[in-house]
Amino acid sequence: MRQFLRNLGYALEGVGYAARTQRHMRFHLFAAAAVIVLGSWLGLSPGEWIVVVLLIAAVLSAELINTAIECVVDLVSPDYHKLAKAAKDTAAAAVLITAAAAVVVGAILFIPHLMDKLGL
Ligand SMILES: Nc1ncnc2c1ncn2[C@@H]1O[C@H](COP(=O)(O)OP(=O)(O)OP(=O)(O)O)[C@@H](O)[C@H]1O
Repeated sequence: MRQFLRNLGYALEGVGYAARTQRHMRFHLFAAAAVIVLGSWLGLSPGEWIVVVLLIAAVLSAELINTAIECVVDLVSPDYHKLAKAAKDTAAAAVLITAAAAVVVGAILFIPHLMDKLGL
């Protein structure tokens, strides 16, 4: 149990590090909070909440892995190297693809609810 709590603490330190140092992570956290508030207001179904939670987890995880890769690249290759560039660019692409998918799926889920709510 103590080991589990220690590991949880390290994981939370990782989230804190990413939130402190990565502007994109702060944006993703803010967007996740906004989506949760909007979803509560719109009264999403349990199935829709499952999709929303999985998408939020996917985007935040992608950003955390991207941050980890940036840290390792900066540690081992502070000078320009084409492999360092490839590592950072592909990690950033993973975040981009995940976030783009979240926006598309979010629009498919939320737009009909919003139209209903606004009587359109
Ligand atoms: N050591 C390096 N060698 C080659 N290219 C690099 C290196 N470091 C960064 N780059 C290039 O610069 C881009 C931006 O890198 P940077 O480390 O500033 O990341 P970032 O995506 O802007 O994240 P952050 O917001 O944390 O600065 C990378 O995607 C990569 O193309």
